[in-house]
Amino acid sequence: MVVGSRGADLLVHDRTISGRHCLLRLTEEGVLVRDLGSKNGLVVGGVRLKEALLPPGAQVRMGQCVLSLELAGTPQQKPLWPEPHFGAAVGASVRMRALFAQLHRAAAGEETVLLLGESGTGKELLARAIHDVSPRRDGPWVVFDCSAVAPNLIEAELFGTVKGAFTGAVASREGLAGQAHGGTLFLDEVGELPLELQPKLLRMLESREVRPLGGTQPRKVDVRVVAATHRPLREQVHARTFRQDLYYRLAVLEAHVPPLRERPEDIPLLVERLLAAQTPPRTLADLPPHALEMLQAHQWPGNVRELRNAVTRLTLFPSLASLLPGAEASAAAPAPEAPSLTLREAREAVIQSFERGFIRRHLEENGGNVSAAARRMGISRQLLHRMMVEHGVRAPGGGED
Ligand SMILES: Nc1ncnc2c1ncn2[C@@H]1O[C@H](COP(=O)(O)OP(=O)(O)OP(=O)(O)O)[C@@H](O)[C@H]1O
Repeated sequence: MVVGSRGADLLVHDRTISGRHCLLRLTEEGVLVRDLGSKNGLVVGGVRLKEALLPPGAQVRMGQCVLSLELAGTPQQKPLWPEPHFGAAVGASVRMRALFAQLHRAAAGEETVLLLGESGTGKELLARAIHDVSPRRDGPWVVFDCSAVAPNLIEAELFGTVKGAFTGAVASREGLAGQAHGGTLFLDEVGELPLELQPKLLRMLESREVRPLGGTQPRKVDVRVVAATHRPLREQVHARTFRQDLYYRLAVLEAHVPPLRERPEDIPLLVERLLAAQTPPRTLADLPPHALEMLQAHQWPGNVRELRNAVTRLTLFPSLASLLPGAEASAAAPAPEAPSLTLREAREAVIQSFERGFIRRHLEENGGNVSAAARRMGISRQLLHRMMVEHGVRAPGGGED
């Protein structure tokens, strides 16, 4: 829930409260409160904080107002998934097992599922798991990443084209929605879908029909849609960059994938799984002493994807220093103590290390401005943002997102 003086879920009419002042989220450990870049900030116990986990009864000062947190209602019991895995996703924490149970229930139906969570938390993996246990599991699984295709090509990609729709359209082409007929269409980064295309997706969800580009006749499609985004979609609705009607159509079942820093107890199992997937497979015993503690202490802004990269680095450059932020420079080439690497592993290590250095240098040269750095690198801001998350690189000075 967003608290603020304009366009917020909880409106507080006070001139010391910013339009969108802070976010409150109920978690197992308490209420998470996060400053959304407000002018007067959040003060808890006399200390100004960006983010805090507060127990019931705690008080937060926002400008001249004091917010008291009290939990109401009777506690509800959430069913937990009996296993520490769901499809290819692993997780032993209560949060993940509650999520697995929720997604398993959702999989049985036909409703659209919206997965929300930071980049790298496993949204695509979970979407795939939904498909794999759903009655549509024998049908196609089709992925469309709304952030990876130029906005002017999305419509053709998704809904197809008819012959002669534009110069060069020499034959009709099936869109991804049509290819997913009988199965599941996963719309990744749905928050990036341009406003002008949103009514077309809404139409598809409501009427189960698509109209190919240049065509006049709608075609029936039988697809189940699972969508995901790392954007706070409700805030985009308030900011009018995402249509409210489409949001409600997508969020028939909404699930939050928690960031890895809120479930460090999942790390040992994840590391075990990531090590076992390497060639040759490795085990926790192959890690240097104390590596697991260090991995559990890290905040993981890039979530499981960043953890995966760190585990790869650790096995290629088996020194604890390779886990520390900024370790990439010393890992530019396979270290002498590295086990003998295959060409693929060595090449991957060098590319990863090069990418991290390249991104850092451009961000520094552009004073932490992500858009300017992306322009200089010749890539989209969204792609740079995703690469930063993947490599756990933050813009110096905070930068703009
Ligand atoms: N619970 C998990 N168990 C095992 N592997 C995981 C888990 N969560 C994420 N991963 C791995 O982490 C990587 C990132 O996951 P995924 O692509 O599903 O994240 P995402 O949330 O969809 O990211 P993005 O928002 O950037 O698209 C993948 O390699 C995936 O296999």
